[in-house]
Amino acid sequence: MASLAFSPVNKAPSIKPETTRTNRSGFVKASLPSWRKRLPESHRVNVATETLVSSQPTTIEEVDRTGKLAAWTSVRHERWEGELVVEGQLPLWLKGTYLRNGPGLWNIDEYNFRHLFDGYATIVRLFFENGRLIFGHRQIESEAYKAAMKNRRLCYREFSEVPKPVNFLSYVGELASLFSGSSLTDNANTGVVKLGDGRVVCLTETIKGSIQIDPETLDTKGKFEYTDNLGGLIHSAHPIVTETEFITLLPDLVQPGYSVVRMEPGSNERKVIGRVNCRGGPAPGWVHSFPVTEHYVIVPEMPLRYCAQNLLKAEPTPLYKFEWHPEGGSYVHVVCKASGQLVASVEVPLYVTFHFINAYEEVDEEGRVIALIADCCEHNADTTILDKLRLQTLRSFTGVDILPDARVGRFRIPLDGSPVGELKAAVDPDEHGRGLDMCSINPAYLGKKYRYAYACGAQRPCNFPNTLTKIDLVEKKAKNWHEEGAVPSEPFFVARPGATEEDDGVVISVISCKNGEGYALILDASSFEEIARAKFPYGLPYGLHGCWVPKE
Ligand SMILES: CC(=O)/C=C/C=C(C)/C=C/C1=C(C)CCCC1(C)C
Ligand SMILES: CC(/C=C/C=O)=C\C=C\C=O
Ligand SMILES: [Fe+2]
Repeated sequence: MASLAFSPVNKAPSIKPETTRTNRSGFVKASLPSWRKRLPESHRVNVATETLVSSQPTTIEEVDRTGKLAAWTSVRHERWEGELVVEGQLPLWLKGTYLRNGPGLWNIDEYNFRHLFDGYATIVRLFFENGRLIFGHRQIESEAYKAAMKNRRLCYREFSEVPKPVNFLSYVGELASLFSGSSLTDNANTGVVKLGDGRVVCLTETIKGSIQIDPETLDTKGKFEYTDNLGGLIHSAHPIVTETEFITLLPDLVQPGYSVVRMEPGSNERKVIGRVNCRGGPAPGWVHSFPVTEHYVIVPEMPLRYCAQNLLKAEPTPLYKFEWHPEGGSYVHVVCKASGQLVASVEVPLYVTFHFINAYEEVDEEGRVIALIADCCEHNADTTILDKLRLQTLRSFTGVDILPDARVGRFRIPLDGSPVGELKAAVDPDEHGRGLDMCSINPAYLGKKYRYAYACGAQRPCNFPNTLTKIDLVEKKAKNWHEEGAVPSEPFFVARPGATEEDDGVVISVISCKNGEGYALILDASSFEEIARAKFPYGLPYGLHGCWVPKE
């Protein structure tokens, strides 16, 4: 690919003239929100052309000198918006907005966060229309972010970071607030979903960290409040969201188990579909994601379990808020969506996963459902992956291969009352370099028999997934995309309107480069070859999960 000249042209249809102004270099400056206007100048996060953080590299030369990848370096500015120069050709049918959320700010002044999951949420927007691409990013104005910016210190408990008590009284107060949930973060840095009614919500694992945003301006509209009385403090970071429903799991730390809940479009009220009691331990297994089939919700009970003692600790443990309990076993439970009944609960080999890929029903010749198949990015039951996501480890790649192996873990859950299920690799892991995470599928195949999964894989040696991989689960082969030194984020599949083939569409990924630069990459999903790329004004930090908001 030839190198690109970057030319910001601010023609973004989303930019409201009254809230933005353009400076000489074409960057869009935002007017300050009221909570920031109250801050002394020295306490404000700088916008657009000014640097956001002092302890991170801020120029490409500095990035080169320090050797820090854009992926693990805090976002350079609080916000930016403008049109990108596209190299290659964007399909004219590609009309809509790709939103991608992730933890983009990992420090408060000189204080550096430890873990990838700690960073304050940065939402990225790629708006495609008529072969053109408008790009923007912005910080989500959670209470945790605003308080940190105002007080210049950590004020809420993040994934691994805990605010330092200033004295004994505040320590006691801190413990009390942990139980009430008031000290937990609302930093919605994990994903973003478009509800069936069009509302766009950023999410994390704390329930209070559900924040509605405007998908055009990226404005934080406010808390997404659940109006039911279900209580609880945490939920799965990955609800299943379709045009007709929102299904999620609420882990119950008091009576170990999970509630399966459903919310309709237009409503803020979750209703309980069913409940599963844990079988293997004193606390529920971590449930970052879960899969569904057409008729069932699959509830994973991993041996990596929430741990009350670790929740109380000020310093992170190697497993953070969790504990590994292989002695209690690993389980997968199945709840019928229509009746809420538990229809299967099987013991399976030990497993560790963040992300389920998809699931479907296996039928016999008479069309009876005899088993469920559920696929996930499985880390060979090795919990060390969690600690490999420490920023220090990610930033200090020495050329030694340290990424633990992962595979497409395929569960087979029989529905005939058998007490055990199977877990095997669905594809030879060497096909994707024995690295695997951050997956997507064609959403039309959600819960149905499917053939293709897109994910990040590995080209070794590496310390983090560094390829994009398209896995053919029928042929048991993978096609891989790799560029030296690049860290690609979740490959996100967007179907061509009217497509009949499962892989007729594009795959979008945000790439963070070794030299501090970055670009949007668009692959043809069928050939898995590049069709376009568009360079950002500067590289972006690694992000997690996205969603597609089609333009009607
Ligand atoms: C970014 C990502 O994938 C996961 C983020 C998880 C978070 C922010 C979890 C936070 C938690 C607390 C602050 C305390 C309670 C436990 C737990 C849900 C892990
Ligand atoms: C980045 C990640 C999990 C993100 C959760 O949302 C996992 C990476 C695993 C590496 O193989
Ligand atoms: Fe995730």
